[in-house]
Amino acid sequence: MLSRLSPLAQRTISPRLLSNAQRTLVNISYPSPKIAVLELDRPPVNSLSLEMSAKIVESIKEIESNPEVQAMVLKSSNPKIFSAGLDITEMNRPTVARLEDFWRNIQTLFLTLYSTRLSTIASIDGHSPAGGCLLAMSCDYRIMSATPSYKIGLNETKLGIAAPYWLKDLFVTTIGYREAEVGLALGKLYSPKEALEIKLVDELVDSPVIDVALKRADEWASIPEKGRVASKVMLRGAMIQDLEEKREMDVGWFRDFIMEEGVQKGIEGYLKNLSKK
Ligand SMILES: CCCCCCCCCCCC/C=C/CC(=O)SCCNC(=O)CCNC(=O)[C@H](O)C(C)(C)COP(=O)(O)OP(=O)(O)OC[C@H]1O[C@@H](n2cnc3c(N)ncnc32)[C@H](O)[C@@H]1OP(=O)(O)O
Repeated sequence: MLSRLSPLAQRTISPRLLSNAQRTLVNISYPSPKIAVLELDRPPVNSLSLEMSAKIVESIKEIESNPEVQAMVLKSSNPKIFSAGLDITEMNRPTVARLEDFWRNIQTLFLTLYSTRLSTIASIDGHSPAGGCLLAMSCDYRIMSATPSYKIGLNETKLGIAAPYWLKDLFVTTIGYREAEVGLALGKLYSPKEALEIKLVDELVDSPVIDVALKRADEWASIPEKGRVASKVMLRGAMIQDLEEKREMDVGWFRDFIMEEGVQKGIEGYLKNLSKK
């Protein structure tokens, strides 16, 4: 524990050496009274473990609890990765209890971010595959760096798994049925330019993404809250209610799918290739 180190060591230890157990996982700041910035900070790739998802949810609730705050920018502390999506190690030979708990936390993360009264702006300055794309699509507005090497999309089929039905619905809602059908089947990761073309992101920028994200947050924060939130509920309410009603069924699908031996072998192989790179 960090608290067991001497005060000198605590002051001089490099943040890079902190283990994730010692990190806060997310950082919250308030550049102005109406705007919060929620920064994902789980090295090396901001993958979504059970604890990380729970922490993001807790942070959104903390931000929401201040009635003055109207908009939230979601960004990453990593200069080239927004989020690598679900922590794949959570799905690799898990216990059933942990796996089910992990999935309930992922559902809660989606439901909380997608339904928050806050206007949410994703500042995507880096790769954003799978669960990273889920985070971005759950926001109200997406701004991505134009850096051509970055990728965003739902690549689940490449791991031998499928996106859950509600993530498929979110994808269809965002980019339309046909594009989603092809993108999901091929596990397609889009360049920023392609992502803009299919409206997976709303804007590309060459300048620091966060500068533009803060400007957009200012614009969204200036809209009167009541009407803005009522519109959001009208557009998003049905999907939220649907998952609320099917949560335990979805946990069962996820558990049964992930625990299959063939799926486990696929996940194992994918993880080996990732760390061999
Ligand atoms: C009726 C029937 C219904 C059926 C229902 C089925 C329901 C099933 C539901 C299943 C749902 C599953 C949903 C999944 C969504 C996901 O999010 S899955 C995760 C997908 N993510 C990825 O594939 C990303 C993988 N990572 C990368 O591509 C790269 O890491 C990167 C481009 C993000 C960054 O590249 P780079 O900077 O070169 O870093 P690396 O060297 O690759 O990685 C550093 C380090 O991190 C580890 N790592 C990377 N990603 C993850 C991850 N997602 N989880 C855990 N760990 C990760 C990587 O292994 C490296 O580790 P080492 O340093 O080698 O130890």
